[in-house]
Amino acid sequence: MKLEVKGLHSGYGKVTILHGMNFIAEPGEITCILGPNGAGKSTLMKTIAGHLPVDRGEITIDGKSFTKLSALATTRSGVGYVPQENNTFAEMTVRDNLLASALNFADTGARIDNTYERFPILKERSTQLASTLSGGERQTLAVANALIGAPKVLMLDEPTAGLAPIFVDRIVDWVCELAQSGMTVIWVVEQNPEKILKISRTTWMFDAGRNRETLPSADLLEPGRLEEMLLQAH
Ligand SMILES: Nc1ncnc2c1ncn2[C@@H]1O[C@H](COP(=O)(O)OP(=O)(O)OP(=O)(O)O)[C@@H](O)[C@H]1O
Repeated sequence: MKLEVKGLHSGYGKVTILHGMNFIAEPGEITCILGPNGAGKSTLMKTIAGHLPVDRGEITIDGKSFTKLSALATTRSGVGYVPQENNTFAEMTVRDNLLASALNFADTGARIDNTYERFPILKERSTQLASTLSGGERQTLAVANALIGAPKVLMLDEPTAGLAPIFVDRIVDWVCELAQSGMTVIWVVEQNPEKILKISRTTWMFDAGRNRETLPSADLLEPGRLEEMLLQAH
């Protein structure tokens, strides 16, 4: 599904953070989002996911308006979202986390079984509280929570921040597979940018709530280019 954002304004209460952002993500591709701290990357994700209201502009998926959808309706319509923080229920077990995410859908049991097949570590940890998981295991649970609804669009907000290389590689591999199967993947990049840029087609760069540049991700792999782009941002 093609996700398109046009002239998006949103923020927190009366504080406008996004000032007319545009963004496109195509199916079967990993689209990266890059920008300095405070650029509005997470705010864009939250607004697309229906966690923040749209003040102006529009969000469409395959031409259908998502501009006014609630977070629940957005999830039900095929958008999976892994927020940067608080992306699991800390005081619930792994299984209960998955149950909570699967409740919006029929065939809850089958969805959990599929998840365990895909992520055996979650089966091993199924009775453990999410707060007691390692960083990589918790992030695996967060991704699994988002995938349980078999989304058509998957939004990942810095999913590998602080993770050991082994977990980073695993997440990168899964996401690559998902994109190859036709999913629209959006990845907010901060750490390990090279690994993700290598498998991504297009990068959108934002700064201070506005579009700054859109370019082939491969261009950012040229020596010094990424640093130069980030340094130019204020
Ligand atoms: N809940 C909130 N209430 C008010 N302002 C907020 C809130 N969350 C974020 N902001 C502000 O919105 C702006 C954009 O923040 P956002 O988290 O979207 O940036 P980001 O590009 O994701 O940054 P980072 O790379 O640091 O995660 C910042 O100035 C931030 O202080």
